[in-house]
Amino acid sequence: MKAPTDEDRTMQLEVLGVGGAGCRIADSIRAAEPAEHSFLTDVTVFDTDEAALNRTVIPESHCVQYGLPDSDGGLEGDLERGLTLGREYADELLERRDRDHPTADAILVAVGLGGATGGGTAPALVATLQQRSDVPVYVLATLPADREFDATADTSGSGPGRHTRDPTAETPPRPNAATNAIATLERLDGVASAIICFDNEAWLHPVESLADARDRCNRELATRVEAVFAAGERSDGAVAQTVIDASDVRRIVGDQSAIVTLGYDDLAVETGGSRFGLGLFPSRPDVETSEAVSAIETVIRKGIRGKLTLECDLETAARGLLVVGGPPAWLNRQAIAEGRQTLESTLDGAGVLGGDAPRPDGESVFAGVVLAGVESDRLAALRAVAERPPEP
Ligand SMILES: Nc1nc2c(ncn2[C@@H]2O[C@H](COP(=O)(O)OP(=O)(O)OP(=O)(O)O)[C@@H](O)[C@H]2O)c(=O)[nH]1
Repeated sequence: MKAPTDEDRTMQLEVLGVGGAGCRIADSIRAAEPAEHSFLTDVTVFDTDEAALNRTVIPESHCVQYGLPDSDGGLEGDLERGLTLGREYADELLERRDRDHPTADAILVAVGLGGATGGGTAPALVATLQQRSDVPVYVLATLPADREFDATADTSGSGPGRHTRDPTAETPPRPNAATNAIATLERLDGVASAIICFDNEAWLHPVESLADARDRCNRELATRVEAVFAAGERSDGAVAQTVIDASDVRRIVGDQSAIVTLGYDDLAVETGGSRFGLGLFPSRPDVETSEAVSAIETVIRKGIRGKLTLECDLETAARGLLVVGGPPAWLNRQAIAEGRQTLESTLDGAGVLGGDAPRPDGESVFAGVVLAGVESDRLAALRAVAERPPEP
């Protein structure tokens, strides 16, 4: 991460991770930051579980253990305890951040909903951040998978069920995960500027434990965060035709606790440049227009229509953002403008912004999509589980 210069208008994001999932996701976002341009001012992680903190590659100076003395193991799903700790420690945790970095344009708090440490601490942490800073505070939240809390889940992997119960001891079942997740979402409503959701249920393969899937899921999530939040004008000579800056992201993602889902697709393209950075071969200047148009159309279509971090009815989205990036020679302006119109018509006329993100060193064309203010059946299903009366 480098300090932004005056010419560098890439949006700058501070990431805070809280609880086991939040820390691992923050770790993945940090790992996904491209060496050639920075978009993170700082990354700090907070957990009651010291052993979990030590398993991240975040420098020790940015890992903060709190709440339980010498704790290995966390709060094991006791949300009331997590909420109490959150209220007690929110101020202190924010004080313990390293302040020796430029002010960010937005703060992203990563958390896994379903547990107690992250889900308990996040509401107080986000509320305190909102009081102390002028920038939006977005929450990046995972939703629990059915196999974590659903005792009737098919455990064989061969039955008609869509899922299997998590078979590993490392991620034991969390019977109250849905209840905890909905309780935390309700507390974040009206507090977080927006809540970007990642539904673990949709991203786990049928016969796969969360422990096996989580690194892959976290990488997928980090790629999408980078595509959207690292757009903007760059200081290395790559100037976007249409710059997406922090206020554009703010306009779309919003400040009313909107539920947000992210789409993404990429396609490897030939660049002709030296892979070893020796600059011996110039970047391929002669990309066929039809090839560039086809690559851009493909990633935009799949970015909109492919798998989202939270499945939803696209027409319910109140706002949308499209970022198309890649090597400059591949960024066909007309195809990008048409993609923006496609997103607009898909969202039934909702407000849409679009821009490009030139990546001179990139080896693929990509589309990052933000859909904000969506309604999702998955959230309704989790709410129904949370409201179900307890079994006698
Ligand atoms: N995508 C993703 N989801 C995770 C990961 N780890 C845990 N989860 C999800 O996040 C939820 C909360 O788990 P943790 O973050 O470990 O829990 P915690 O906040 O530390 O709380 P306690 O363990 O109860 O103290 C789980 O129910 C899972 O659904 C991860 O690395 N990636």
